Amino acid sequence: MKLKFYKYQGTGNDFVMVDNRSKTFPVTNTSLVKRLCDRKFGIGADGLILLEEDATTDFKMVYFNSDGNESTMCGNGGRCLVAFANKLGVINNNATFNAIDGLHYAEVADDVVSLQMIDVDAVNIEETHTFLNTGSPHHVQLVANLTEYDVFSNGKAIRNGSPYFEEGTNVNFVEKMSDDTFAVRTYERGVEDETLSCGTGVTAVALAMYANQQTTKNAVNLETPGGTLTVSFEQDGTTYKNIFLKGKATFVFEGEIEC
Ligand SMILES: N[C@@H](CCC[C@H](N)C(=O)O)C(=O)O
Repeated sequence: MKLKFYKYQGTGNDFVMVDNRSKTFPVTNTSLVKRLCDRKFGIGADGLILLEEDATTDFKMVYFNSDGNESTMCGNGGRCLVAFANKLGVINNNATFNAIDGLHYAEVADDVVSLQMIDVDAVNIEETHTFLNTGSPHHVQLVANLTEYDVFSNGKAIRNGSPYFEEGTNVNFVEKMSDDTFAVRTYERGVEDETLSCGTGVTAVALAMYANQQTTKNAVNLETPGGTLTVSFEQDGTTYKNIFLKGKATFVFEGEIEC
């Protein structure tokens, strides 16, 4: 069978997009998803995303990591999916959609997508790091000289170590650049490597830096190896609300692949 696909990237975090409103994609075929994401034997991507019909919103997002397994929320993937829905004519300039972590609202203007993330009510500050869930789990750790830092080895050790073990976490290493700007590099669970950017990751970094008094700003720039994202939010007691992740989401190419 031939599969029609679209390739998108959001600050270098890249995704295979499939319009699955017909419900024909074999969602339980882990090895197929893994092969489609393979950079040598397939299209090549950090993840694969299905756009499906939803009863109460414009569409539903189903996300798989490049290891072939369905996973938790992908912020950059969500932004790319909104751009894809716009290209397909499913939405105009704004959208609501359901994902594994609940309801999302988004706006598109040219190739910039602003995506509302879920509210966050638990930011766990530990001695060496901060842990929080922004739709996906994130360990956030400040380091010196981020450019030279061994993200792969240290990220892999933390991802599989105590207290995360099997379920794992994504791991973000951060360096403060100014009061409203942080550089971030992320080791992603399910990709099992550093990616060029992680949307739920930079969202976690913005909230963690605020909670740790590393910034007084509630609109923060996050510089990733793939480009700059902004995260804005409001604090309401111990809950962070109206969290928006904003940045470019770009169509790369489309095609058909035998599978
Ligand atoms: N790249 C994503 C995060 C994708 C999910 C993650 N790999 C996990 O399994 O937790 C993003 O932009 O948020």
